[in-house]
Amino acid sequence: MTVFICSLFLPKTVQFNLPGNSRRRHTLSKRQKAFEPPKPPPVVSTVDVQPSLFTPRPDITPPHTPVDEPTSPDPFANEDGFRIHFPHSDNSPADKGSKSWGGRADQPKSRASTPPPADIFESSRTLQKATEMGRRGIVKPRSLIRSESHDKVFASASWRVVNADQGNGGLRNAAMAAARDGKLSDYTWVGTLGMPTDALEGTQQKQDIEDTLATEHDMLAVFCSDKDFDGHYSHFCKQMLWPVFHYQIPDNPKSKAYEDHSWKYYVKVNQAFADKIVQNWKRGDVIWIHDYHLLLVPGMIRKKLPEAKIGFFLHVAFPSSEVFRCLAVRKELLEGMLGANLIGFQIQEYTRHFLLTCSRILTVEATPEGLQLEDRFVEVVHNAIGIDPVSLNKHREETEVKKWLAVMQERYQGKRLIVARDKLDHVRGVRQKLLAYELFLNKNPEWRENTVLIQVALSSGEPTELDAAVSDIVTRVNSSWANLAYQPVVYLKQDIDYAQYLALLSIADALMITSQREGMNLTSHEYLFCQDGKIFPDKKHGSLILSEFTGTSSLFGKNELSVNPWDYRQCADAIKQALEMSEEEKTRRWEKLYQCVVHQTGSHWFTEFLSHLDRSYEEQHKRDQTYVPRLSMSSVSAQYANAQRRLFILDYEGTLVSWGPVNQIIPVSPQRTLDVLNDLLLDERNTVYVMSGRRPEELDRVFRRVPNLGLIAENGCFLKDCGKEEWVEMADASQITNWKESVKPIMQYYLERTPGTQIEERRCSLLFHYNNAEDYESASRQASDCASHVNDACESQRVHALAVDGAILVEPLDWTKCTAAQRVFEQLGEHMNSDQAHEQPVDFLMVVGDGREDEKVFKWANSLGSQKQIKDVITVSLGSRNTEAAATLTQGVSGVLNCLQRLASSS
Ligand SMILES: O=P(O)(O)OC[C@H]1O[C@H](O[C@H]2O[C@H](CO)[C@@H](O)[C@H](O)[C@H]2O)[C@H](O)[C@@H](O)[C@@H]1O
Repeated sequence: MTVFICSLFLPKTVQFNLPGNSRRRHTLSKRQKAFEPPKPPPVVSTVDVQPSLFTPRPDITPPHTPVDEPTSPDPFANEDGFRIHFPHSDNSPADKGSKSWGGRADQPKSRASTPPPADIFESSRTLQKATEMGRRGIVKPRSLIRSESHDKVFASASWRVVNADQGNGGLRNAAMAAARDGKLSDYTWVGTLGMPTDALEGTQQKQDIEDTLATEHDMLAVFCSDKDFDGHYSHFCKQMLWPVFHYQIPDNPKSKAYEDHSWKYYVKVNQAFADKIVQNWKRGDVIWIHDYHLLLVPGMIRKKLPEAKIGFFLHVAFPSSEVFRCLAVRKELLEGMLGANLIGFQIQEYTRHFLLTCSRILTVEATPEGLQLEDRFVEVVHNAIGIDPVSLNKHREETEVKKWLAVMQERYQGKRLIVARDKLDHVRGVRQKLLAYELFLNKNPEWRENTVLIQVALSSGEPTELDAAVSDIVTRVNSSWANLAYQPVVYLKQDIDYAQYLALLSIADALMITSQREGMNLTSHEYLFCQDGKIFPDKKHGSLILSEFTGTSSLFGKNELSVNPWDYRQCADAIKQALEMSEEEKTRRWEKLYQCVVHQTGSHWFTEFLSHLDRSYEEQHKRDQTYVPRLSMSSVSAQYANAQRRLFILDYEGTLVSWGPVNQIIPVSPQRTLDVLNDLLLDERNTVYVMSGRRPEELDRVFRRVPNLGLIAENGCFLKDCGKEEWVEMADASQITNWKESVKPIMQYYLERTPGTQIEERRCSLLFHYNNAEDYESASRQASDCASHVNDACESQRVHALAVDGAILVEPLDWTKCTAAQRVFEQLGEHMNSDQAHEQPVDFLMVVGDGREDEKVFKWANSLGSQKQIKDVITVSLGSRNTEAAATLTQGVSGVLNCLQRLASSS
């Protein structure tokens, strides 16, 4: 059994040995090995230990990563000297420092030429000005003109597999930790190489790379064209999904964000992943798909492999439904995710948002455990990722870390250090942090000259206005308070290596995270771990200032200094509090935080999700694979013959008669149905109830020729007992009146905007019919919005809006067919006299139905059977859908009527 771990980027990529890069050591491709004499193994081989959220590079001395900088001019620079640069591709994970996709000198250049929205480029004047001021600015990416020399170089260059500097470090570490802990044995990564690959198309080189990754690294490389990847990642992911998932709806008037120009690339890349997995999947394998880049993959796989065990985990935040619904392709994205058996989020808030979003946008039934689809249940859980303390512990013992600790100790003698390392994009709130720090220094002169903020900012390719704004604040603070011996802000607009990072976390007095939104924040976990004083006893138990908008914050129980990053005053006060806090309080807070970090580890997260996936798959498949036998007429006839008090609860439409249009009153039932019911009722040992969503008066009309028939109307809100003239209203009338008052104006609003729709008022329910609308497509969208609106606005009133055929039905949650059936059963017990006290009120119960509403009745009836409250319980579902019923009938309405007729005739 293989676990496929699918994320956009593989943990490995390849690095080419190009002219001018001869100082690097290389692993030769298999083909090259055949022609060249063997060489000693490279000193710097693939680093197999993944120590932290980013990879240590033993061959690199801080602060730069020399392998990324060519020693000779870049042979593939465009004529004007610009290296191809993708402003919106992310350089690396927030917790790793890396070069952007298509931006490395030792990898092929992209041929993508899809133009990103105009507003992300600076005008040439702005660019010129930025250049004059020494800033780089954002340059329009230029696609590489097809060049044979470019292709040839890459087709023949030697290459080696190296750790990728893109991708989700937290996920990688968690997988490696789970494997190390013996909880994950056979696994295969599925992902892209994180570099343009058009130049390799059709070459043996590409095949060799693919083979090497597969055979030596258990990695399946997904290849897509540079154009598709660029459209997918730099555009749809980074300009649409990333901002929206972090509550930043693109609203620049010039933005093309709302046009779906990049959607097709998103679909293509997702399809390439799905195809790769489908090709390699074997029965019993597990597929685990990660993050917002691959939302469609579960649904795409499910189409091809209905039996597959598929998990999906979203690493980033999931926004409120009000934000998510702004996405034009909201339905497609949700439906894609729902291909999974289990969907995981970091924290409960995101789970709640997702459930509500699905219920509003897809009008599916949401329960606290997940989503009930027509044919499947999708479980939805929250389970926060964590770090790997074991490898972190190992790596912080390294000499390099100690060296950096010594350097910093000397450099910042007597200073209090507030540290941070963030991706420089709007979401991470670096600007807000600097403003808060400025305010802190302005308000607290006693802390000037002895407090330093060290901010490491990883380039993200975001608009330069942010770069400029941040640099301006840094300059302002430094020019206000710096002197020859003191600089209040140390701003590194570059990444630092792993040893420096660990030293920084260990020596800090406080870590300050001011993200405006963030799925988790594993930097804060690593910081807390490093603050145990083991490698730097002089400083320990430092404070954590953490934005309340990070997933991490909801785990930490306010033992951190929780801040709203938009409240500068509060953030400034938090800095002061962090620095002035007593040792006792710091220790008390740190101990609690530390416990969270070491208990909720990456390894634990990884294995917990996979075992949950096993459980939920088994649960779902027990039902699917439980063979629901066809109803055995001979055994049901024998049970019927032996019974003295029989109760029949029969669904009406779809069971006793074919479905009719819900917006039309059915004048009469087919004679055959009425005859069968009358025949059953001829035997006084039989009690028969028909249940329906129809109104009481409709059922009265339909069954006026079946005396002694019991009726359940409006899906359980009304009950009319056998032989009675009066209907009993089961539901609370005042509650119904109240919610109707809230729902009617909402329906009216949609009615006025959707020609051809109708509102039908039933006693306990309301329907919005759009079957006869002039424009059916647009009406069904309006209807779905109407349902969302109702579900949202009336959540507290115990009603829900459901999609039924051509209509939206709003009905109470507390009165159902099942509650009515229960009432019928209880009443029969109440009517037993004292002589019958030892007997069962019913010794034969038969429930027949065809819809979702009937499933609850099957379940209740089966439980009476298993508790031996009723001797013989027969539950029968029509068709081949998943069901709680113990038997099926496949010949539809006529099969049901035949069966009932045979029982009646056998009396
Ligand atoms: O920038 P991308 O390549 O699109 O990837 C998105 C981010 O993925 C990772 O962060 C996310 O997962 C982390 C671990 O679950 C979580 O802590 C974080 O909040 C999520 O955003 C990666 O660590 C980031 O660098 C990427 O930017």
